[in-house]
Amino acid sequence: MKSDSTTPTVHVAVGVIKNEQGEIFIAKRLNHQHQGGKWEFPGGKVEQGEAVTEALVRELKEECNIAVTDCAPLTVVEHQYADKRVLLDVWWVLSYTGTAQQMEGQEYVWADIAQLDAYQFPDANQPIVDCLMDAQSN
Ligand SMILES: Nc1nc2c([nH]c(=O)n2[C@H]2C[C@H](O)[C@@H](COP(=O)(O)OP(=O)(O)OP(=O)(O)O)O2)c(=O)[nH]1
Ligand SMILES: [Mg+2]
Repeated sequence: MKSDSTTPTVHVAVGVIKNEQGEIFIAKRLNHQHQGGKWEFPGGKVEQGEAVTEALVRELKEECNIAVTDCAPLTVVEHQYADKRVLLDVWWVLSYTGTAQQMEGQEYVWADIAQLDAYQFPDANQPIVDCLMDAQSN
């Protein structure tokens, strides 16, 4: 369905996980998903009555099998796609237990921050990628 200014916004909790080498965990969205075939930071929709950090913890457990123990806000991006409007609530994952993997069959990589722009992300992610790359180069 086409979206317009009256389309409800989908609130999405998104986690940026960095390893000791300074690389970021990204996964390729499955072809059948919205924005399929593009790379993403793990996360998913905030459910009704759920706090965004609860959604972050739940989604990263489901998708990456990690238990997030500390996080901090990174940025918020609102974006209107042709078919959907999203509010990406992006968090730094400061600490977690477990080994990050991908539980839903998506391809994943630990990407060098300086190389993040080599991956094709959904349009809404551009400010997030810019923000991460700027922080890295300063
Ligand atoms: N997780 C994630 N979603 C993103 C990113 N960029 C972006 O535009 N999105 C969009 C795609 C989707 O429309 C929405 C997130 O939905 P999702 O499919 O991950 O939601 P979910 O994990 O709850 O999965 P489901 O219940 O729909 O199966 O946000 C991103 O970097 N990470
Ligand atoms: Mg998801």
